[in-house]
Amino acid sequence: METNEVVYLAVKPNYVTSVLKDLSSAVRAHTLIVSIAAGVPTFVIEKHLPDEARVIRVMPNIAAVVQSSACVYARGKNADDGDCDLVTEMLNCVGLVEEMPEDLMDAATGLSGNGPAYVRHYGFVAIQALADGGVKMGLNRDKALRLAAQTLLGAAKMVLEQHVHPEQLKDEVCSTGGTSIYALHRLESCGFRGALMDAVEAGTLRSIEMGQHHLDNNK
Ligand SMILES: NC(=O)C1=CN([C@@H]2O[C@H](COP(=O)(O)OP(=O)(O)OC[C@H]3O[C@@H](n4cnc5c(N)ncnc54)[C@H](OP(=O)(O)O)[C@@H]3O)[C@@H](O)[C@H]2O)C=CC1
Ligand SMILES: O=C(O)[C@@H]1CCC=N1
Repeated sequence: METNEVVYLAVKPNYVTSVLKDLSSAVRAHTLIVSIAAGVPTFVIEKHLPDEARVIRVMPNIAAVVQSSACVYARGKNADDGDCDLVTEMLNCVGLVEEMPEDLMDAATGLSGNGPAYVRHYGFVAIQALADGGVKMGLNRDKALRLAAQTLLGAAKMVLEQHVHPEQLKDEVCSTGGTSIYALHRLESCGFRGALMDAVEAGTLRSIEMGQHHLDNNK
């Protein structure tokens, strides 16, 4: 079916139900609803709309503002390939986009949706902390910040564009007995990897919990 009307649902998840109640009477078969609300399953959105409503649930991330978002989406029961193409085209303008089954949306939320916040605590703070390390070791602040940000960007680009496995990248950087392996040893001792894994797990579980809350309230 041709879509000629797209409604973006971008309110906080706890407002979704009440907004849908107001919106429902305006939704037609040609209306595509695109929701970015975290933890709100398509099923819940569809429940508040006319039967024929076409719904796509997106989990973008904030790097859309610099055209570097990592977006995933899942289609609702009536959304067709044309709807998905439209959403893909739209999201492609702000970064990478992939369709996935709805039951994986929580995991994607825990990883890429929330990721920039870890990046705030890790990437933005990782950037910040790397820069602080540079400052401690004698670089000036501006230079250290630029080097730190470019370093993360470069590593991400190598993974995405050259399909270099992070393990290979790590091995290539770590010369035998060299500086990187000493630094890496310190990161491992601090539980850096485990902390990031814990963060993704906690974000995913919270997204599932939010979805469950919506299901319970919409029984
Ligand atoms: N922040 C992020 O990185 C990400 C957020 N999301 C999702 O995006 C959604 C928005 O989050 P976020 O941008 O952080 O939140 P914000 O609070 O920044 O934005 C919410 C927006 O909803 C508007 N709003 C509130 N009530 C209504 C209403 N009744 N009708 C119309 N608009 C309304 C607000 O307008 P006003 O300010 O005028 O009240 C505001 O512009 C959430 O569902 C979140 O889960 C998804 C992925 C990443
Ligand atoms: O914290 C949140 O709920 C939103 C959803 C994904 C990222 N931020």
